[in-house]
Amino acid sequence: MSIANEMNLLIVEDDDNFREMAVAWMRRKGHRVEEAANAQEALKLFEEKYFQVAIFDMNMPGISGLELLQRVKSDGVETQILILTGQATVENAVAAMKMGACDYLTKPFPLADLEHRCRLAHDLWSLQKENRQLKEVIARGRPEKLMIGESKPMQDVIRLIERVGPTDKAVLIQGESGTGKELAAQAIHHASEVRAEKPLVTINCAALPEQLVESELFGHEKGAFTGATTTKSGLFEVADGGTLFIDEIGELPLSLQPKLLRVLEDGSFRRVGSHQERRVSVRIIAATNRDLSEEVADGNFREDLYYRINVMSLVLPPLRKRGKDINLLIDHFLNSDWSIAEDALELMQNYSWPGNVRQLINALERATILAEENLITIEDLPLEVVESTDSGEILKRSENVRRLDLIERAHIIEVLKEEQGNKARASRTLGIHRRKLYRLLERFEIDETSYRD
Ligand SMILES: Nc1ncnc2c1ncn2[C@@H]1O[C@H](COP(=O)(O)OP(=O)(O)OP(=O)(O)O)[C@@H](O)[C@H]1O
Repeated sequence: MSIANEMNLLIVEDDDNFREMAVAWMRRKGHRVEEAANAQEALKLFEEKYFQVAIFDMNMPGISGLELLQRVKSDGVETQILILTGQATVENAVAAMKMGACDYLTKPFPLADLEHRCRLAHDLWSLQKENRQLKEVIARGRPEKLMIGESKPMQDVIRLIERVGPTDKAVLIQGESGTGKELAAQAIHHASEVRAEKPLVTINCAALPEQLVESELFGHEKGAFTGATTTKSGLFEVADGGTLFIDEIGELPLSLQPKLLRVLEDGSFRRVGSHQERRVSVRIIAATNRDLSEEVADGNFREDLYYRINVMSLVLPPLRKRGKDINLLIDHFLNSDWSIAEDALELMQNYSWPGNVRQLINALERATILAEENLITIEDLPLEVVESTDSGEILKRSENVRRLDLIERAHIIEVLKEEQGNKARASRTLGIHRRKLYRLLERFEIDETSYRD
C-alpha cells in the first residue's frame, strides 16, 4: 500500500472485542491506528496526535460518543468523524451529523464496510485540506503593489476604483499599454466585498489563437477537437464566485462575442463539444488599449457586448499626463541607495513614455545594470529617452555630452575595426576596463560582431 493510501486513524470503542478486531483489520490494511476504550483516553490522544479520521462509538459509559464529538468539534480539530451506532439509537446519528460528524454506520456491519467509509471520510479530509490551502494561496496572492499616483488624473482613477470595487458591476478599463490596467483590475477585485476571497483569473485574448481562446474561457470536453485529449474546465468555471479579467478584449474574435454576451447576461455557457448548460457567477473586468467604440463603429466589436462590459468605465492616464507622478514612481521603483543625475532626471520627466509605467520600470532596471557607483546618468538611459524630440532643450544644455558621445562612439568603432571585433583587445587598446567597454557597446548600440572577419 502506498503512503498516499495510508490513513491516520483513531478508533474509540468501549467493546474490547470489537475494538481489537477493528484495529487489527485496519492495521492489516496498512493504516496507522490508535485506539481508546473511552472518551477520556480519546481526548488525551487528540492532544498528542493528529488524526485524519476518527471512529466514535455512540454508546460508551461516562462521556458518550455524542459528547466527545461535541468537545472535539468545539476544539476545532480537522479530523473527520465517523459515528458507530446500534439499531436503537439511529436517530442519535442524525444529531451527530448535525454536530459535524461526516458519516455513520449502524452495527453490525462487515469490517470491509468500515474501511470503505473511512476511505470516504479521508477523501473528505483531503478535499477540505486542499480547500484551506487554496484559500490561503488566494489570500497570500493579494497584491502588495499599490497604485501609485498623486496627480489629479490618478487620484480620480483611485477614487473610482474605491467606488466601483465593492459593487458587482462589470468594468471596462481603457488605457495605453503599460498604464497599469492589470494592476487596476487587481485593485477592483480586492475592493469587492463578496469576491475578494475568491480567485481573480486572467486571460489575454491577444496572446492566444481563436480556438484556444474559446476553450480557455469555456472549457472543452474530451475529443471536442484534435488535441483535446482530456476534459478541461474553462476559466469561467475556475473563476466561479470571483472575477475574470479579460485583457485585450478588443482582440476577442467576433465569433466568440455572442457566447461571452450570454454568460454576461445570465451566467450560462456550454463547454466546447458539450450540450450541457452550466452556470457560474463571475464578475467581468475587461481591458483594452484600443478605442472600443471605434471598433464597434467599424463592425469589429458587437455593440450589445460593448454596452454590457462598459457598465463602468475607467480610463487610465498615460504617464506623460501624470505630471510629477513620474518622480514618485522613480522613487518607488528605484532602491533607496540609488540616485539620478539632475539632467538625466529632467530627460526622464520630459520624455513621452509611449510604453508608460512598464517602459519606465524597464528603463530603470537597465540603468541600474549599466550605471556605476549607484548614480544614474544620461549615459545609462536608453537612447530613445535621450534622443527624443521633447528633450531638445535639455540636450542643448547637454550638447557637449552629446558631442563627446559621438566622438566616443566613432572612436570605439575605429578601434573595434582595428582589433577585428575582439572586445578584450579593444578594451586594452582603449585603456578601459572590459566591463566599461561592454557598457559603452550597449549604450551606443554597437554590434562588435559586425567587425569580425
Ligand atoms: N500606478 C502605478 N503604480 C505602481 N505601479 C504601476 C502603476 N501602473 C503600472 N504599474 C506597474 O507597471 C507595470 C505594467 O502595468 P500593467 O501590466 O498593469 O499594465 P497594462 O496596462 O495592463 O499593460 P498592457 O496593456 O501592456 O497589458 C506593472 O509592473 C505594474 O505593477
